[in-house]
Amino acid sequence: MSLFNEDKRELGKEGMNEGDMEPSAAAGALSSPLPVQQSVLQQRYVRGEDEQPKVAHDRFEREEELPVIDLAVLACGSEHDKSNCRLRMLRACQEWGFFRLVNHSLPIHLMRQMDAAARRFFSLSLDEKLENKDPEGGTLGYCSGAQDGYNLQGYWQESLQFPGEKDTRKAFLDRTMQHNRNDFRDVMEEYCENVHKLAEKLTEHLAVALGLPSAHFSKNCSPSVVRFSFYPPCPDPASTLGVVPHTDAFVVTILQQDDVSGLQILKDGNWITVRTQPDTLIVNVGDMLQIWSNDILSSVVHRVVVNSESSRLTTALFFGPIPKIVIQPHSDLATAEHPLQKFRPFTFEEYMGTVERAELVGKDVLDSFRVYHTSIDEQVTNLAQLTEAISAK
Ligand SMILES: O=C(O)CCC(=O)C(=O)O
Ligand SMILES: [Fe+2]
Repeated sequence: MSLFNEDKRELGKEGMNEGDMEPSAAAGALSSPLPVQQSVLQQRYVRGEDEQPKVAHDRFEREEELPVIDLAVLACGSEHDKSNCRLRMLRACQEWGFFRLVNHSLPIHLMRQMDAAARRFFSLSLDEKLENKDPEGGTLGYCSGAQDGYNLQGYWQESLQFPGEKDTRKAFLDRTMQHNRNDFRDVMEEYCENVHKLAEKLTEHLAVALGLPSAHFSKNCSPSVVRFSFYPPCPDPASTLGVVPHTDAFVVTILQQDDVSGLQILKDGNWITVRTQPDTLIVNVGDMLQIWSNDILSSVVHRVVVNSESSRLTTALFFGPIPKIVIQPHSDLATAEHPLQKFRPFTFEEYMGTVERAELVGKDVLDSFRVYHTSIDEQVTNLAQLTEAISAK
């Protein structure tokens, strides 16, 4: 176990060649990472004092563990077991915003193949990786925390992002990835199709658990983005982050981790490190599901810490609403104790625009869409209730 107050160590040659992220001396709009060894963390990666992680990637001090959901129970358990399992999933999404999925039906060989293809991509030379930048200047394709003007600038990570929608993804793959297109083509299609089905299933179970028609969420959703994140070994992990505290904007995220931990969830004010467990998946609630569920389910703040010994690779499929859909809480989920939450009407596309412009921090984006003011009528009602309560005393 490593605590963050140990001496910073020099990294050996191994694991620190192509993945290293030293910015080019002539930092321009596209200042690029260079494949050189970095033994001291560059200033651009150093987070502010209050953001620097105090809990190391392999510190699992608290007894609390992520709730586990067994999809086999939902596939072939008795009605009673299914209903209990759905309720456990619902509770996990309320209390943790996260759960671990076992027996998820995503073929293990596909998970391994996907991991291997991404690993080969990140081991390409920097020039080869940079050939896969988004032709339209967005965040698709290859990006790294060393690039200026990218909203993950200064994060200790590299990423490779593909559109979630099948035809757009195929077209993107054909325009980019000339070095290892075949590595990705078949396996990615099969992988995405399976994870898409899984995401649909999970949102259907959640809708039923909430008392809504099963297709209530899934009929308005599709895979939004597929993202591979690579976190190289870091000379000073206590001063930086792979991803700063944020929530995911979408409906659900399905994450595959390798055998190196780094994902941490903020629970009751403490950072809980998610253990790695082979062949399992991590699922979390996104902002859109929190809003749709009238704040019953919660998109919980999480971050990624890095370490000095090993690189880490994750694959995430973000399942989100169709871009033009107007997002509003479902009025059937309002009760006397839990009234309808107010958000100004917005489309998912508009929400994503705000996320992309903002530095990802906590729940600021979600809260910026809330309407806090009350109407005159509501104020009069509140005042009448207050007066009644006071005079009853
Ligand atoms: O790589 C991880 O463990 C999680 C990354 C993440 O939270 C994200 O990309 O939204
Ligand atoms: Fe995330």
